Amino acid sequence: MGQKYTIGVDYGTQSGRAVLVDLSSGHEVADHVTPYPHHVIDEYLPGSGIKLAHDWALQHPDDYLEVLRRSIPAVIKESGVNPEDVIGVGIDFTACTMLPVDEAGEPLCFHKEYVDDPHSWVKLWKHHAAQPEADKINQIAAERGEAFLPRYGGKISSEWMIAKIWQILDEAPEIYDRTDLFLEATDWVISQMTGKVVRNSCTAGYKAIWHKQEGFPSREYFKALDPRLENLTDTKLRGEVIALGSSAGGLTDAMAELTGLKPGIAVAVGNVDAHAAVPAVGVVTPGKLVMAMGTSICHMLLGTEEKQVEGMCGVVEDGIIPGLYGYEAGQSAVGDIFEWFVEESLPSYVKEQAEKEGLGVHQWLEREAAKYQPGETGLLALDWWNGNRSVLVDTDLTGMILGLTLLTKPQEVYRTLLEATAFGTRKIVDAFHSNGVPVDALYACGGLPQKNRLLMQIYADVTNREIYIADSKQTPALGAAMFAAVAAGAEAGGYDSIIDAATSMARVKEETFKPIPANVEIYELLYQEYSKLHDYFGRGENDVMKRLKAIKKSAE
Ligand SMILES: Nc1ncnc2c1ncn2[C@@H]1O[C@H](COP(=O)(O)OP(=O)(O)O)[C@@H](O)[C@H]1O
Ligand SMILES: O=C(CO)[C@@H](O)[C@@H](O)COP(=O)(O)O
Repeated sequence: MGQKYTIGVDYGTQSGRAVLVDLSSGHEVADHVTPYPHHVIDEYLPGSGIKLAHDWALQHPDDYLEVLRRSIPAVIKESGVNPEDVIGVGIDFTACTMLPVDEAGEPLCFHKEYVDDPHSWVKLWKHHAAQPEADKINQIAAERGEAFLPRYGGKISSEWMIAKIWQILDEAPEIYDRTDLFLEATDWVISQMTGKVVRNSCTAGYKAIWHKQEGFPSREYFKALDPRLENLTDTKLRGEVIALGSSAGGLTDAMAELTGLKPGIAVAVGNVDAHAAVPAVGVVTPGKLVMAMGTSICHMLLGTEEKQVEGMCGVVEDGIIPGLYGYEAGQSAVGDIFEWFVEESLPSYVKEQAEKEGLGVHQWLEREAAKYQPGETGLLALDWWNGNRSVLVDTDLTGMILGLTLLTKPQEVYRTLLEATAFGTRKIVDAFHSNGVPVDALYACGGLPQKNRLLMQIYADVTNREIYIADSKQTPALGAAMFAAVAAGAEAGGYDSIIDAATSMARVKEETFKPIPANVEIYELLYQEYSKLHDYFGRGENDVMKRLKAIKKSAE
């Protein structure tokens, strides 16, 4: 049959990238990144310049199509592969990144009359302005003893679909009324590629409270939230929910022309970035926690049973790998915290020094921070710069650094921030491990493991577990390409199952990060201190963070 290929497109927070993959080996033959022309929209709405409120984060839907227009032709050209041999295409996306569309599937922000209303735009996963709605969703679910709540670690996040929809209804009822469907961006892009709307089981399960056996929560529950939401799931959330690895349809002629691909090739149903990464590092069995480490971290784990774990984002049957329960947890900011430190609070002499030595600022800070032993800085931080996703599930929580003195150096603070995010991950590892979902080893992918060795050693020491690193430049995109191969099927030159695809196509590096016993011991002590701060500020004993936020909001 000759060599066959698929293309995976990974939609991240700031850019989208396409990877053309050889199906026999998983080799990434060519890749291309398209930065989103409109970036993350979190201050002013494009065009009108309307100021967005605190905690908002939007995107422009055309930026997603721009990725297809630019990156797919670029990888075909760079690879020199004949488009006839590309048998499928798949995508993965940040989530819950959602948008309202009309009957024709057109985003409402493309309508002249709605373009100046921020609620007509795409709400990015890290849009955190629906916390009041999320609080009510949780309170009412708890009061009614809703069975779905434990499946989401006891709390539904403000990042997810129902809270975001309810915020639209509360603040822009005319947009809510005009909306024909609320879609995950991943499903919207797939609908643009195939000409029909299908929902994927992964985002439906993790982000929209859909269950394989039980479907959505009851109409009575939605009515108890707000009578106007009673029919939401039959109307604006309607649609067929399709399992991962299925084909969502064939590529339309128009999309084929736009991308240079062959019309009719299999388009895999949409997927989430972190979830797509799991088979791409070869993880198809329980016990291995996959961390997609970038601006945030998503923690993914497989299990054979549905267990209740405090503060996890969710457990979904077939949510990552068919036949297993997929668990997800996460930290809303990791790389973003390091970026904040470098961009917003670093003394200029560090930048000058790094430049003089021909190093990037992160590299300079990493080198200097590595000169300290665990505990030597005397500092400890809570990593809640963008709230706490797991295990506290509260976007109102904020960061803190304890132990600063007049002698504290920037590299010490940098090291402390790396450590704080490792402690956040340790909380998640402990939550799973102590609730019957074992975590024996860690697997890391995403941008951070390639960029910062100190960070990875700290994670190994803090969690006392060996870390395997993805041997792929674009792991989620490789995963998306693998799902595309499954959607295309073995007969077309793809695979029958994602497990078969993983066996042939997934890779990790030979070198791993192993815990260093002396460091493990000291970090254990620091972790106990971290846990005390975590519980004191995070579990309501002292809600000063919430009070400060309320004062800030009223002062704005
Ligand atoms: N050397 C470094 N050490 C630690 N963090 C870094 C380094 N270089 C970049 N970062 C952070 O990595 C994040 C980007 O990660 P990446 O995986 O490339 O992106 P994304 O999460 O959007 O897919 C940014 O938040 C940036 O601050
Ligand atoms: O929340 C999820 C997945 O559930 C992610 O899409 C979100 O954290 C964004 O991930 P990135 O940090 O942009 O890779």
